[in-house]
Amino acid sequence: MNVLDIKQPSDIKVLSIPELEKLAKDIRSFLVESIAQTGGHLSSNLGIVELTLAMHYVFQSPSDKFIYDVGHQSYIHKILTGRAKEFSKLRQYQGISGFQKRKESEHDSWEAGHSSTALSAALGFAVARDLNKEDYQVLPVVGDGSLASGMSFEALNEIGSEKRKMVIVFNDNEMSISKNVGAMSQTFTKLRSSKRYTGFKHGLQEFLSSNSAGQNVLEGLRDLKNNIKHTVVDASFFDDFGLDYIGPIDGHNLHELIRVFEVVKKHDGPIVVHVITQKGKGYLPAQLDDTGAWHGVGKFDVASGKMLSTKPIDHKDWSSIMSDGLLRLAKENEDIVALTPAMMAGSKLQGFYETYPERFFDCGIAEEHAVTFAAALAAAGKRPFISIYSSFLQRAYDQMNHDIARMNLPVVVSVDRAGLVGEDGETHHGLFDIAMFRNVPNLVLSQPKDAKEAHDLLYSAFLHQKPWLIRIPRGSVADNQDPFTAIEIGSWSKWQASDAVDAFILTYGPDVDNCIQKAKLEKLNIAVINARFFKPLDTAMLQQILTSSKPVVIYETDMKAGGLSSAVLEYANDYNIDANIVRLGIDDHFVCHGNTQVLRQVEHIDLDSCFMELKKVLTCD
Ligand SMILES: Cc1ncc(C[n+]2csc(CCOP(=O)(O)OP(=O)(O)O)c2C)c(N)n1
Ligand SMILES: CC(=O)[C@@H](O)[C@H](O)COP(=O)(O)O
Ligand SMILES: [Mg+2]
Repeated sequence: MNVLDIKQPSDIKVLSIPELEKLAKDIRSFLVESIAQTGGHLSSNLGIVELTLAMHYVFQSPSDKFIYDVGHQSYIHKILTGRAKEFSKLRQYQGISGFQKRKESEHDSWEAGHSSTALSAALGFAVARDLNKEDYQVLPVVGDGSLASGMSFEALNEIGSEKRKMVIVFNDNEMSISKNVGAMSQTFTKLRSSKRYTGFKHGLQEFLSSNSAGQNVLEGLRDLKNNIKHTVVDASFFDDFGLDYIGPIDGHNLHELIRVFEVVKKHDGPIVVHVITQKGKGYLPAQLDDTGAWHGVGKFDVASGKMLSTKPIDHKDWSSIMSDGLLRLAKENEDIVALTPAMMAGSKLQGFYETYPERFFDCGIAEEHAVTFAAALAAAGKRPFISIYSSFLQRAYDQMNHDIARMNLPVVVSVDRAGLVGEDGETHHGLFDIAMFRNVPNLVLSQPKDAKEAHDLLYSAFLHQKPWLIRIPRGSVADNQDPFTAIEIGSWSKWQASDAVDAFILTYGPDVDNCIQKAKLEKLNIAVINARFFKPLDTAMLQQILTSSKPVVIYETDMKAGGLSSAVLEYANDYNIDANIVRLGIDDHFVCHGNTQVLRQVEHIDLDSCFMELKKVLTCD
């Protein structure tokens, strides 16, 4: 069967095991070839080809609900539900999403992007099913990284007492993005090395062959389980939650997977199927990687396994700029410690970990815990630096407010992937943090325009005893290794074409220099203000600008509501200033996936849109 010909899951139900095995191989080749052209989440998908095939072989989508945690590993589900032809536009504007999407297919009953929501969602579907007196299976697929996160535990706690029918597929590949961490990962290792299923498997075989007399499969299964219980592992972690458990099962053995799913599908109550898979399976560079480099990739050359970087030669990722600066500071200040909630690779903190392993903490997918942990480190006299992606920081709003800001603790937060992130789309754009934190007392909220300013803000943050957030976008910037210079809290900077300009652009981040360049190129008599602090504002400069009687274009690429322009309007209102203000920013909707430049155009927040608005106000003046 050709991968591109699959229209619906029933197409594969007629295949024999050897045919399914051949299809698994073809799907892997398809994934590698296709993701090499578009970029995407490669390793996690290569790891669950057989698992997804077996699930769709046994269960009935869309009536049975396939719920992928995070959703980055749902590509095979997409292929088996008729979307293979759309992979050439995977994650591109108006193409299919890299996650499950309800609008995309009736087979996507749930969507995510952030981790550890699948078990709560599964309980919601299971309870609604029972209340509606319906009969379908609920199938959350949760990885070992996501299972060790707080939300998953909260859900397990309730699932164990509600006892609703569901098959929890625990996809254990010993990896989060990079190597999985924490005590839970050790518990999983213990389970993985147990012989529970091997013992169970022999019993199962006998049981199934002697079951023609019509003995209830599930009762038999339970007896069998009770018989082997406690034989190898004292008590599985899942038993303690009141959940039935089968495993560990070889996640690349289709025959075994199908047999187990056939048995558990009518099981009454929640049962965990523990499946061992290998991340990156079938494509050697990904299979051998334990750093996370092949978890999410851009375009690459299949034959050599070389990533095709579009970064200019003198550029570095913003995350690397921050971690370089941190390393320079940490050398002089032994109190500096670094934290990440499971994003060591993305936050470029490997160097810090290798240099100061005892001062580095990978907290796992646990943003809430990581922020409070950092707060207490600061309360005890350390100088924590924590890097969190803007959209994942949404998880830790309360801890930022209640633990860090309220106690005014000196934690430096690198708010990574701030602004539009591109292909990951809705769930990952970092568009809300300015609005989220602008109204929280004690916080300093800043964003550098370039690498030099990133280092200087970082240096300044460690000079003060205050909680200080530094936003940095996805992507790269020209490197800079100049000595540090302190920046005064709340100070903006200004470039002006002349002493008497005709208008102002108020902006932040890399758009500051983009605007200056364009103004120079077009010989416009304007000033560009680098509003590098959202909180506190440079009220002296703002007062001057707003009372100059010249138009002010506020150009931001985050949510308009609650952002910089909101702050300026509040100031103008409070001080009774009647200024000519034009605002660019994202209106009240979620932004879809696609290339960042394309999204900027679609949202009318690209540089040309900014200058079009500017020229309109200049000609009106
Ligand atoms: C709240 C949140 N924090 C961090 C991430 C980033 N993230 C995406 S996938 C992933 C690893 C998940 O590991 P696991 O569940 O084991 O899945 P695998 O990729 O190994 O299949 C992480 C940390 C996220 N999506 N959501
Ligand atoms: C699925 C997920 O949440 C991560 O894999 C994310 O896609 C990483 O983003 P970056 O590529 O920006 O590190
Ligand atoms: Mg994993």
